[in-house]
Amino acid sequence: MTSSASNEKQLAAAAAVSMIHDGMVIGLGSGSTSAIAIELIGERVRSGLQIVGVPTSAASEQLAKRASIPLTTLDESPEIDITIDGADRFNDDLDLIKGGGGALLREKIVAAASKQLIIITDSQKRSNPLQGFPVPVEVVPFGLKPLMNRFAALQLSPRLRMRSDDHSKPFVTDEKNFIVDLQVSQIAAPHELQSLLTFPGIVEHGLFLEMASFVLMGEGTEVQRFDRR
Ligand SMILES: O=C[C@H](O)[C@H](O)[C@H](O)COP(=O)(O)O
Repeated sequence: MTSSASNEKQLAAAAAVSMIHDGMVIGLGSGSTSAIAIELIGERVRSGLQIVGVPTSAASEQLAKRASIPLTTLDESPEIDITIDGADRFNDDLDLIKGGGGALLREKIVAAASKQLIIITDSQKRSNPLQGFPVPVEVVPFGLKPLMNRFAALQLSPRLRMRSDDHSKPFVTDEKNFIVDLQVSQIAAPHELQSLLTFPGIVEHGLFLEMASFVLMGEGTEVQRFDRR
């Protein structure tokens, strides 16, 4: 990651974290941009901010605990005020590709339970049309082979995601599933692609359509806000 991308993530995260108030239930996203937000929320908590957080991954749960953020669960707090999360790509309709880190299932559950979903990114994530990043699909391991065949028949160029530390083993999600990355070069019609991803064995996919409330994108030394058109 370039230092400008990392500065842009910091700016976007800080802008989102400034929107949090006492008494809120906060969804804590996953990935490197969300990690910055979690750190900043932790600083505010240690200065007296009264909130509780719902982490979207085991990794974010660890970060939040280290940052002294009090945690809750969807069982205890089924309605979330604001979720702050990153994205791998977004377009100007605020369609998102998420799941580069494999956290898409819990992220989507938390996003759907949130009054507001604030997406924080650097300027490399904006893309019209959506392109430049595969669409992750979380699948039940039992159904992998027939699903791979179906995806291939639909020309979706599926690739089973492997662990980054051991390329001979599949990556396993927090919910013990596999991720298949669809190497689609360009997504001109995100809803059409979404409608194809309904086969048995698919648990969830990384297209987040009509979910984001707004995007805060760091660009240079500024933060740009994108609202849904
Ligand atoms: O599974 C990972 C999440 O969807 C992340 O929010 C997404 O991959 C963006 O991550 P980063 O902020 O590291 O670019």
